[in-house]
Amino acid sequence: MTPPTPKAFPVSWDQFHRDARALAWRLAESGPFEAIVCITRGGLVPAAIVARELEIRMIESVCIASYHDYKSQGGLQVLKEIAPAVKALGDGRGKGVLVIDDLVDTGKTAKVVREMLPNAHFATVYAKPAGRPLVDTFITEVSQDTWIYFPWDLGYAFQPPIRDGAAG
Ligand SMILES: O=P(O)(O)OC[C@H]1O[C@H](OP(=O)(O)OP(=O)(O)O)[C@H](O)[C@@H]1O
Ligand code: HPA
Ligand SMILES: [Mg+2]
Repeated sequence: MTPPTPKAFPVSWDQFHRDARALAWRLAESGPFEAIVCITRGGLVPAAIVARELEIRMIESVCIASYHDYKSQGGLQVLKEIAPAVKALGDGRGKGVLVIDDLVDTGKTAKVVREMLPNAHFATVYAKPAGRPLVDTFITEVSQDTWIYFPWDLGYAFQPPIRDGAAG
């Protein structure tokens, strides 16, 4: 994605908690799940909320970095693979495993993790159209030209009045 994206979708902690809880409600119908694999770092927060709601205590991470600079996607790097013990659960291809990330955008990250666990259930809180086919469950779709601002990346700041030409 080339900055700046025309549309901004800022998410507060409160809204994120509600959306992640809504995801847990939806996932409760698709389980049971033996383990969660969260895609760091963005997947850590929704994974904690979903794990609490579904009482899942086996939590693994797959560490992937792709957006090195603000809003620009570089080469995708797998920094840490899924532990063999978690990969071996179910049918050994992800059956009964829940993969969680904060969002799917182009779908590149999801594609790499799907190759690791093809039968896992893939869930994100937010989805953009290009990545949507790669997720089994999500809560809110935003357009491809929208940038989602997560609460852990935000701080309180003065907002110029809309009439002064503040960007939307
Ligand atoms: O669908 P894609 O186009 O692949 O983009 C989605 C991924 O990008 C972001 O992670 P990022 O690599 O920025 O790292 P982070 O989670 O550590 O912030 C986000 O958390 C997703 O994992
Ligand atoms: O819209 C986004 N917001 C935050 N991080 C992201 N990583 C890919 N797309 C996004
Ligand atoms: Mg991420």
